[in-house]
Amino acid sequence: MKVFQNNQLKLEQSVVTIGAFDGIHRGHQALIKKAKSQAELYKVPLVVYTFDPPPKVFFQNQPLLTSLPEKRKFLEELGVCYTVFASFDEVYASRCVQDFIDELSDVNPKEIWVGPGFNFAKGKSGTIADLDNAFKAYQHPAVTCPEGEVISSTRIRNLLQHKEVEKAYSLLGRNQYALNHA
Ligand SMILES: Cc1cc2nc3c(=O)[nH]c(=O)nc-3n(C[C@H](O)[C@H](O)[C@H](O)COP(=O)(O)O)c2cc1C
Ligand SMILES: Nc1ncnc2c1ncn2[C@@H]1O[C@H](COP(=O)(O)OP(=O)(O)OP(=O)(O)O)[C@@H](O)[C@H]1O
Repeated sequence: MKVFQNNQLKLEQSVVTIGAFDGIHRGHQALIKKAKSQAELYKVPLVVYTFDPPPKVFFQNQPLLTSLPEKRKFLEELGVCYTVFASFDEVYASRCVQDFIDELSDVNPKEIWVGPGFNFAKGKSGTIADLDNAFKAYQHPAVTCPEGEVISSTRIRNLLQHKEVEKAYSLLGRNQYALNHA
């Protein structure tokens, strides 16, 4: 897997998936695998576009689930070709919808895959519809746990905070968290 900062990667074609991806939990894994299968179908590289730190860690001081080296390792294991780690700070977060779309144009996405309710750009003003106007954007269905609740990084952070470690592992789909945060 090759790693870039934002505005560095240029590709003739790609399939792209975007998000904070803190934890690379079962929802993230399903989304990345779907994007990977589409990339294989078109015989183009898969690009994961993610943020360092995750916006909720930056804005809301939430605890980080996955360090940068762990995230890299998990993405590599999922067969990702390229990852963009955009340095997320006040300046980056003030970019407008069109700036972000212009940057994505550098990798010529055949398809963009995100999860339900994905948003981006200053004040979270960009929507899946904006991505779909510029490219072809698809929404992966929400992955839930067996009880029906949607899996999210926020939920896993809450479970860990309440020492519900086994449940957190089941939503993460692995227990490496224990090895790295013991
Ligand atoms: C250019 C850009 C600017 C953003 N600015 C903000 C912001 O001002 N406030 C905010 O809470 N999130 C901001 N975000 C984060 C997004 O709203 C969102 O959390 C991020 O794209 C990850 O999506 P996900 O949480 O569905 O993975 C920004 C994202 C991008 C790409
Ligand atoms: N349960 C899920 N099923 C399918 N897609 C998901 C799921 N959770 C997140 N995604 C998608 O994965 C990408 C990364 O999401 P993000 O990192 O915001 O996840 P999150 O778990 O909702 O995080 P947080 O709880 O911190 O907001 C986004 O495109 C998002 O829409």
